[in-house]
Amino acid sequence: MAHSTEANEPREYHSSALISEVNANKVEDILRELKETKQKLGDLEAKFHAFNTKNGKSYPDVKYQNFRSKKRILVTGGGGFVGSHLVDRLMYEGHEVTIVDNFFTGNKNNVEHWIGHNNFEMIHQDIVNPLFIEVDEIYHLASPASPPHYMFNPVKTIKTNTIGTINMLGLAKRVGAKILIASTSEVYGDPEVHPQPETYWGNVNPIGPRACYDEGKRVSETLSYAYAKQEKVSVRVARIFNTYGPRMNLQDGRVVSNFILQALRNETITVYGSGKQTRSFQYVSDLVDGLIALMNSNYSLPVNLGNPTEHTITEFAVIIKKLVGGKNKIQMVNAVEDDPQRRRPDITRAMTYLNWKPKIPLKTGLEKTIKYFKDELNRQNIHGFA
Ligand SMILES: O=c1ccn([C@@H]2O[C@H](COP(=O)(O)OP(=O)(O)O[C@H]3OC[C@@H](O)[C@H](O)[C@H]3O)[C@@H](O)[C@H]2O)c(=O)[nH]1
Repeated sequence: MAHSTEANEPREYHSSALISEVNANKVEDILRELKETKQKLGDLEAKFHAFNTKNGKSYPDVKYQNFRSKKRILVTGGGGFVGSHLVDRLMYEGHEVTIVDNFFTGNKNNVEHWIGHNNFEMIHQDIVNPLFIEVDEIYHLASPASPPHYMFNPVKTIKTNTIGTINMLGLAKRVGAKILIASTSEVYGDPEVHPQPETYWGNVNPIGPRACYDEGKRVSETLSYAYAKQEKVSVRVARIFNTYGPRMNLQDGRVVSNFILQALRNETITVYGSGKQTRSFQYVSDLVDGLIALMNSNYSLPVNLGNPTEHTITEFAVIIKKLVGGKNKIQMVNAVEDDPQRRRPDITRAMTYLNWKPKIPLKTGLEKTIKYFKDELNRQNIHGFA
């Protein structure tokens, strides 16, 4: 069929006008949808911001977890040095975290950045008294951990690690929660096997000055496996080796805080005994990784969590002195009773079953810790505490 140009023109014009009208409508639709999506996004952002901001206080960003993946987690001793770092990690992950602490050695400052957050709750209570709440997981960290602190009130240390642990295991049993018990390298006492694997039964003086803690933790472990066997409680046991990092109490009395404070204040660095005794120090973020990996694993026997890099205490004094840059004297003073002479974790179990090993080298960790201590000293000087 022949078409004249005149006849085609208006039809072509007509159809192209139609197409552009349809396109214009489509564009309009898309623009409207875009506007609506932007509005929805804005609303969501505002909600998210409101979630992380309350009463003018803004909080670190936390991940979103839906009701299926969000866990209710109890951290006993959550105001302490290790506990508060663990709380941070669990909060960032978007879980609901409740801490219980009597604040004997813990400090509210360690968790103040979460106070008022919808996912965070703080209970001021001694776990020697039973606690009735609903939780999915319990990290049981409450106990003084520094030798001068745990020796200060040995009966209280024993009560915390026996009655307190029974209360937490009882809670786990009642609500069907998984529970991780913070045990210690001190269960090996003054070890005759080196490095220490979890299969080593230890060399502990049951009536010595450290017994309140090392025997306390041994009973804690025994209780855990009794509840696991008899009551089918799902238990995890972490044997924690020497740990250091920011938020250690300045008055903690352990070697890391003592040496850093002495170095910063230009005082004599006091090495107890010969200084030939050894320790292996892990940075707190490595420990937190290990605790979470252990909780999430299916492994229920005790697991050592520590950094196997071993130093004598004298070497350690020299390392800290150099990093702080002071000209301090290092002096040997009286040895402490029953001081373990050699300590280094065998971490084969943690590597095999948790795929965990420490990442932070001593120098990096110490630099962060020294900075924290410097800032704390300045803060305390400003406020007139020092
Ligand atoms: O000022 C000091 C403090 C401590 N020390 C020595 O440094 C070594 C380490 O002492 P710390 O007090 O830091 O810690 P300890 O290794 O004795 O105990 C620790 O073990 C592991 C954890 O479970 C506990 O946190 C804690 O009990 C000891 O040999 C101690 O005698 C000093 O030489 N000078």
